[in-house]
Amino acid sequence: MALDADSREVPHTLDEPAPRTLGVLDQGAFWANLGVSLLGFSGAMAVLAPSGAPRLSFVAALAACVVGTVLGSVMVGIAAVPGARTGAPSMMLLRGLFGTRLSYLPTLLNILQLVGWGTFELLVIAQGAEALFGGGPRWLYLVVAGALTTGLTLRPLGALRLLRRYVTVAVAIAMVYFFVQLVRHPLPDLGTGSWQGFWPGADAALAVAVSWLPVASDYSRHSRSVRGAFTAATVGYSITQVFCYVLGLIALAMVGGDADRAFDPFLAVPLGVVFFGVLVLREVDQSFADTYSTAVSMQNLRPKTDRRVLSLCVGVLTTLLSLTLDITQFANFLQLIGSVFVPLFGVLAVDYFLHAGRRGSWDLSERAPSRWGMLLAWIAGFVVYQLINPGGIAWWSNLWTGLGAAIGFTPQSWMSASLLSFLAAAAVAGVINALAPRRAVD
Ligand SMILES: Nc1ncnc2[nH]cnc12
Repeated sequence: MALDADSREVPHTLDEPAPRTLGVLDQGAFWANLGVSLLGFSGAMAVLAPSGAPRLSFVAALAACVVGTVLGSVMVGIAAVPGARTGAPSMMLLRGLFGTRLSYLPTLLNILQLVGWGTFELLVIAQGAEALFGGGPRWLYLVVAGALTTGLTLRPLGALRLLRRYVTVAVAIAMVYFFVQLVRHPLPDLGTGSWQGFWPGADAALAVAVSWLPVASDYSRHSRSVRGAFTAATVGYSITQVFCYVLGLIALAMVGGDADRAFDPFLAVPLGVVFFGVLVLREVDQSFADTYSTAVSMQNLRPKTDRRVLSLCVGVLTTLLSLTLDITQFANFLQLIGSVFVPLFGVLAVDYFLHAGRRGSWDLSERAPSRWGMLLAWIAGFVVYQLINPGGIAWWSNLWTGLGAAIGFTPQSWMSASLLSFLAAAAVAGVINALAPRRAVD
């Protein structure tokens, strides 16, 4: 009986109920793995030296990592709750928030960003493999990573169990080993530098955590308990992302802040190649999550389509894209699409926990009526985000800076785009829900 429950898989279409087989450890292991990323080692630079602010001291950067990561992880934990309660995946839940037709807009954006992330991750794995083997046939690394990723998506709950049983322990050992090895080298003066860029630094760490918001319920829908889903995402992800950034900060200090050489200190320690190999291999959990969640998101548009067919198509697509594009150039574009989901989940949190969701009037059927008020709240939060942090695409950024100047708004260094857009969207959703006649909103 236990074996039977343990081997159950996600049904092939969205019409069938989700099995509730994941315990807090299964989910904790999954989120802990997502918190570790090869991108995190060089990404620590965005916390240490946020653009437009003086470089942070080591202690300030560490504090920014902890604060940003914990805040972001709590938001991801909150986003995991509706999935655990209803058994519905993230994009299908948006039918309750916006109505079915309007939910197609964020669904399409999510598909776009996840295909982008999935492609990006395959390139990161290939880059890691090149560092590991001192070069080699990049196309082969990409094809192997793509095939491994796609294979895992065919049995997603099996993949999560694999992570819990084997991968998490190996990753934990590798991380502790690297920490012990790296701190044996002389560290920089911990207090030299500024605290002025603390909030932009914390925002950089927060942005990485909240980039997982739109997939949280794709996994928590299989949770045995709501509390388990929240705890696993919040605690599991926080611990490892902070640990990953700490290693990144130390490694960056050792290479004079050159993010392009962030992997070098790991490979230079005794047995570094072996343990770095573990980290490269485990990066596949990220491409797995991106590919599988793309397929599940597509099912919000085509509920009766077999998720395995969709996963296979997405796996082939991301592999082909990684072989033909230099997607690292699209990092700013990915950040821009990702930013739309932060205010969206502010609206979702308020509506689900305080208004329509609380009353049990969220309609997840294919005929759920449009809720324009919630769309308006989302747009308001999006505007707040862009006014504070319009990102790195020149024409887009100029547009928003010009708009800010026209209304007399100047972003301040203490302003967190993620946090304030989340709160603004939540506040507008709360006001609209409170003011509008119930039927007009629901
Ligand atoms: N692969 C990834 N890395 C970081 N954040 C993400 N959000 C969605 N996919 C991601």
